[in-house]
Amino acid sequence: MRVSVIGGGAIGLLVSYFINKNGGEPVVYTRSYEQAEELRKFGLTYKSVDGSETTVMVDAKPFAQYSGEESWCVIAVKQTAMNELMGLNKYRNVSYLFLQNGISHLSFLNSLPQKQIGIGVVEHGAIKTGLTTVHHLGEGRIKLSSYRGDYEQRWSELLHSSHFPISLETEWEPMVYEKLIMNASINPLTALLRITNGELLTNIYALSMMRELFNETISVLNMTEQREVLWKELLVLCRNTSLNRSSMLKSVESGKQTEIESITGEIIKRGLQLKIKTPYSRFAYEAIRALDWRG
Ligand SMILES: NC(=O)C1=CN([C@@H]2O[C@H](COP(=O)(O)OP(=O)(O)OC[C@H]3O[C@@H](n4cnc5c(N)ncnc54)[C@H](OP(=O)(O)O)[C@@H]3O)[C@@H](O)[C@H]2O)C=CC1
Ligand SMILES: CC(C)(CO)C(=O)C(=O)O
Repeated sequence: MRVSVIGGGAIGLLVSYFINKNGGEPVVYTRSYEQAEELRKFGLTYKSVDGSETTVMVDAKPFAQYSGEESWCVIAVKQTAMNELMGLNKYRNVSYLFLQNGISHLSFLNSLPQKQIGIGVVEHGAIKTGLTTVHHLGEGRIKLSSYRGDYEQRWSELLHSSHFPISLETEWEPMVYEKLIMNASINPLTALLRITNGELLTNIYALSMMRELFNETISVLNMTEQREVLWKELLVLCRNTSLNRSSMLKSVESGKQTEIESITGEIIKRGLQLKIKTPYSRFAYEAIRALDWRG
């Protein structure tokens, strides 16, 4: 079955590789004509965590040619590119699956007319190296749920394999907000201090700042009752992805716009609405915006 993947970045290429491994036919929609041409010509190269490389042939087209042909479509662009996808509302019969960090895309999902919309959170680490290669840096899982409709099982069949597990969640909200807590605590700090996720645990000053960001985030999300459980989960995530450079750190290093607005920006907005002070989040937000502006 042909499955489209919009966005030929780290996650888009990773997902495309595993769709291919599962017997599906990914069609990667890229921003540039050049990337689509290279993918068609040379195939997609997957570098595993242990460094071994496999190349598979994939179809690829520039997003300008996207016409909703495939009934299943994974959206793997960053939050910062979401406004370029407004035209998806025309393709009413396509089942879309969104895989972004942060929560700014939720209002877009709500505005879409499709009956089947999936939402997922990615716990893998991956980086695109060159136009056609993805390096799988940390094996995790994708948690997946239905935002609307009930196609989550079908998505799992299309994507799941032993090195790419899909875990189905009955409710999307706790899944998305728990991931938001993790990203709001980890991403800005790793990007500002230029450290790996693991170093957040070994550097006592970084760990103490992460605790402050975490406390502010759970307060504005009204999740303080789960403080101990979520804090433990955060520490486990840092440990499991200890060698990862977070997606925000990678954006800062490559001079790309970060997703700070969709992560910490959303926490600050809610804090203002609820009159909860968020000084650490505000500092992290402004410092990352300063780097975004410079990039
Ligand atoms: N990488 C990781 O380890 C993790 C990523 N995530 C999340 O996954 C999401 C995707 O991240 P990631 O893959 O790392 O990001 P990347 O920047 O690597 O990939 C995004 C891709 O989308 C492409 N793109 C942007 N606009 C369009 C468009 N209009 N049409 C087609 N393609 C477009 C970009 O193209 P171009 O480069 O040419 O502009 C880029 O290749 C993010 O929300 C991120 O937070 C979550 C957990 C881990
Ligand atoms: C899970 C984590 C923190 C992995 O680095 C991530 O989501 C990211 O880098 O954006």
